[in-house]
Formats: sequence, C-alpha cells, structure tokens
Amino acid sequence: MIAFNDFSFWYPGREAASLQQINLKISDGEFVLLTGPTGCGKSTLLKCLNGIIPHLSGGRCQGEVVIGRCTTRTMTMAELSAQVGLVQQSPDDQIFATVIQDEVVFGPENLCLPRAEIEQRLEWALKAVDLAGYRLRSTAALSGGQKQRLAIASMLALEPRILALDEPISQIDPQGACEVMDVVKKLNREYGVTVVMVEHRIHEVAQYVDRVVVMDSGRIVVDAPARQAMAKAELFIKMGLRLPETVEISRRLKQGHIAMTVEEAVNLLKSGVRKKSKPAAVCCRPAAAGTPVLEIGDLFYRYAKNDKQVLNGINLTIHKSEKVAIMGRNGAGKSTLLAHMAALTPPQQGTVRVAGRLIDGKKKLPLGTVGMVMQNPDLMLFHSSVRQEVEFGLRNLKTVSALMTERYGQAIQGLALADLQDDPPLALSRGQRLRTAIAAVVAMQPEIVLLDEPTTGQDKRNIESMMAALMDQVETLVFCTHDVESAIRYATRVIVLNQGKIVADGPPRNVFADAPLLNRSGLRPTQSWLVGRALGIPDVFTPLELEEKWIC
Ligand SMILES: Nc1ncnc2c1ncn2[C@@H]1O[C@H](COP(=O)(O)OP(=O)(O)OP(=O)(O)O)[C@@H](O)[C@H]1O
Ligand SMILES: Nc1ncnc2c1ncn2[C@@H]1O[C@H](COP(=O)(O)OP(=O)(O)OP(=O)(O)O)[C@@H](O)[C@H]1O
Repeated sequence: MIAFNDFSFWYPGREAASLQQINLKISDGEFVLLTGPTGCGKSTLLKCLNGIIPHLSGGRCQGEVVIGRCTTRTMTMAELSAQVGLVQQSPDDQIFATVIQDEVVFGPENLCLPRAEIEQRLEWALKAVDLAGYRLRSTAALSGGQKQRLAIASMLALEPRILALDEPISQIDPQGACEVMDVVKKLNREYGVTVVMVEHRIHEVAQYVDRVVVMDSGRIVVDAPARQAMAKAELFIKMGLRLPETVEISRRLKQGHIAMTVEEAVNLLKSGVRKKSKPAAVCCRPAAAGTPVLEIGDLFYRYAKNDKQVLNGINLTIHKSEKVAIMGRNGAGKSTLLAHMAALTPPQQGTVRVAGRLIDGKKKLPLGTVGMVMQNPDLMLFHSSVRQEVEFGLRNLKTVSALMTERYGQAIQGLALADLQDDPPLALSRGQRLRTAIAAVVAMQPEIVLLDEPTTGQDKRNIESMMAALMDQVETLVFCTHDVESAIRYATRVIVLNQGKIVADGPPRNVFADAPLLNRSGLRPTQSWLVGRALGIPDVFTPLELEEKWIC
C-alpha cells in the first residue's frame, strides 16, 4: 500500500536531509506507530504520504514514495488526497471553516457524495470524537483539544484508505485519547483502513498497533512488530523515548516477557516471587504555604452572553514556589483560567489578584510579573531566529548585557536549543517550536510562569530536561496538562477542573489515587497504579515504586 524506496528529502535552505534513505513498506490494513525523538523527521515522513512533500513543500527529493501502484511525484494532490487523509500536528494548520459541520463536510462534498451519505458521515464522525452536540458551533470557539478532535473528525468523514495521523491525541484528555484510539482501531480492524500514526505518547498507543517504526536523525532505526519493538526497551531509553509503564515493569522484572497491557503486567508479577518486606508508604509532599501570588475569588466567566459559564465559581490561592498542574477534560476551562491568571482576560464576575495586584482590565501588570506560553506556540513566534526570539523579552526588560548573556545561555541550555540558535523558529519541528516559546519566557525569569500543555509533542528526554530547567529557573509554575505521569513527577499540587468548577485540589498522590474522581474528570490512573491495585498494593504510582514494593 505504501513504499518508501531509498527516499531522502531536504527542506529548502537546509543542508542536512530531514529524511535519509528511507526504506519502508506498509501493507494494506496495517496499523503502524511511527515514533522517535523530537525533530527526527516523523512529520516530514507523514507529509510525503499525501503529497505535501514534494508538491507544496519545495525542497529536494531523492528516491521515491509509492502509494498503491503510483509514485507520488506523478500523482496530483487531489489524487493523493482521495486515498490518504492526513491529520496534521497543529489543528490550527488544518481547520479553515468557521462552523464545525462545514469543516467536516468539506471533504465529502468535494468527493461529490450524495447528500444523505454526507449527512450520515458527518453525524458518525462527530460522534466518534465526542463532538456530536457541537455541529453548529464556531470553530474559533473550541478549546485546543476540541480542535484536535475536529481535525480527526474531518479526516474520518473522508473514509480514506490510508489514515495518516500526526500526534492526534497530544492535546486530548486521557479518557478521550482512549476513545479516539478505539475508533481508529475499529476502522483499522473492521474496515481495513491502513493507519500510520506519529505519537510520543507511546504508552497510550503501543497496545493498539501492529508494528512500531522508530526514527532517529532522519533514519529508521527500529522496524518491528509492537511486542518485539518494546523488547528493545534499552534502546528506547537511550534515545530518550517514553515506554509504556507495563513495558517498564517487565524490564525491571528481568524475565524476558513483555507486558503490553495492565492485565499482562499483573499476571507477570503474580508469576514472579514477591518481596517479603514492604517499604513504608511514600509520603505526600506537603503543600507550600509561601506568600500568595495568585488569588482568585468567586470567578465566573462566559465567552458570550448566552453561552454556558466556562468558569463557574473558582476560588483558588496559589503560593510562591508552588508547582501546580491544572488538569481535566477537554473544554473543562483550563486555558480560560490560565488566561485570567495571566491577566489577559479581565474577570466578568469575581476577583483575580496577580502578585498582589487586582486585575480590572485597565491597568497592565508590570513587565516580568507573569510569563505565559499558549497552547499553540506558533502564535507566539515572530522573529527570524531562535536567538532573536529568546532575546526579545530580555531586551524589553532592558536586561544588562552580562545578565542577558547568562539568562539567555541558561534558557537555551535548559530547553535543549543550543544547536538551533540560528534556525528560523517556524522552520522547526513542533516540539522544537514549543521549546523555543518556553525558552523565551523562562529567560525573562518572571515571578509566575504559566504554561498551557508544555509536554505536548515532546519526547521523554526533552520533557525531563525542560522540567528540570523549569524547576530550577522558575519560582512559581502553573501548567495545564493531560500528562498524568508528568503531573505526578513534577507538580507539588494538582487542581482538577470539571465544567468550570474545581473538583479536586491537593497533592498529586491524593488526586491520582481517587479513581472515581479521575473517571468523572476525563483522567486515568497510571498503569503502575492499576497494576498495584490489582495486586493489592496501594500508593504505587510509578514502575520504580512497584519494583520497590513487589519485585525481588
Ligand atoms: N518547513 C521546514 N523548513 C526547514 N526545516 C524544517 C521544516 N520543517 C521541519 N524542518 C526540520 O526537519 C527536521 C524534522 O522535522 P519534523 O517536523 O519532521 O520532526 P518530528 O520528528 O516530527 O518532530 P516533533 O516530534 O517535534 O514533531 C527538523 O530538524 C526540523 O527542524
Ligand atoms: N473564544 C471562545 N469563544 C467561545 N467559547 C470558547 C472560546 N474559547 C473556548 N471556548 C469554550 O470554553 C470552554 C473552555 O475552553 P478552554 O479552552 O478553557 O478549555 P480547556 O480545559 O483548556 O480544554 P483543552 O483541554 O481542550 O485545551 C470550551 O467549551 C470551549 O468550547
């Protein structure tokens, strides 16, 4: 169905090839996960499938990509689009209609399908991504995760033979991600759709796929059935990639079996010899009680007069030095709350105090009080090099030269951008663009840093180095995330929103041990916690903790 024959590709103006001698064959009906470190060429490879490369990208190619029986060089974009549906990494790059239903029916209408069939596909596709009630809604009034769901729906409605998905669940809440994966798997299994999915959240998708292809620096370095690929756990770790916790548990057990699901991991552990003595339960980190820096009282907010309340009576105090994760279902109100904390949106009802200043929409906060990175980093990048981008804020703060060099250096090192300083930000991979936007904010060392989903599109190594830099260089940090593992590891406090209300607020270990709460809020416990529960060991959240309590 798909064949890359000795294919290499150079973007315009780049000396190094972003794809190097790729040889890859994907059969009809296969489900392939394509993964690898940020910037290794995954999105570039997907763009070859529907003809963006070479027809729109410019640049230089060697070798060929064959879809069906024809090479993409000789096929038109229209011919390719009829076979390949590509869901792009940033939904904003894909969505163009102003109304949701228009976005979804655009493809089927262009295929000149009968009206009844278009209607049926529209209904089915929106239901599949849980947007059924949103048909007539404006696309501009969607949250980031809802936009990602819409981008998926518009490709599902095309019913393509090949579905190419570029990090389709990166901004979707954990339960929603599972539902989307179930739909994609069903299409693959029941209708024989060939699926090529790029994803860093390997732990959430590995159990769905037939085969795993890993890239590094533009080359394919692993190509194996899923279980065999997971057996190369050491290589994944060396490359800084994330493993499913069940695989991590299997690795620690050292028995040679690889568990792909929680059930398999439970059976594997039961078959081993259990440790006799249990170490004491890990203590919850105490909540910080420093000076209040964000004080929110009875905050209500709706986008338009007749809309539902998006924030529904928020009361919240965040203290200096806290590291707070805000979590919850797509559309729960996280980004809207963050916009209030950044004083970008003045309160309609209730009060917001930032660093002691009452926000009323009239007076601006002094520069350097709050730094925020939005969910879509592209909205914040406007310079012609990473260097200029990161220096911009420091120049506005009139930072003296020596301090500027120091802060710039720290931010660039911390965000792993040293090799990209002269690159134009918008010609970087998404993970690299996001790190650039974060570096620009961190370099200014504002009192409060607000990040909207900073782990999306990042490999494990970059998440770890980025979070280490944030822990080190940022005083008070508030970040929205769907990444349960990162919240457990880095947050001192987790706040869960549901329909604009705070439904949980406490140390991560308390929040993530409350399965009914997680279930109601679009979240999921970690695989280690589920394994621990099945084995009767409470308070286990990571493979390491499970090893300490169970494995000899
Ligand atoms: N439009 C472009 N112009 C020039 N270089 C580009 C362009 N897009 C990507 N690149 C470069 O090509 C390489 C591969 O980028 P690509 O987006 O395919 O990586 P990726 O593996 O998908 O990364 P991520 O996981 O961060 O999305 C990177 O080094 C990137 O800087
Ligand atoms: N500009 C807007 N106009 C009207 N409604 C909006 C607008 N932006 C967001 N909304 C709606 O407000 C609600 C909350 O959106 P918000 O972006 O705060 O959610 P979120 O929790 O950050 O979601 P996600 O996890 O998907 O990023 C959603 O129902 C969304 O559709």
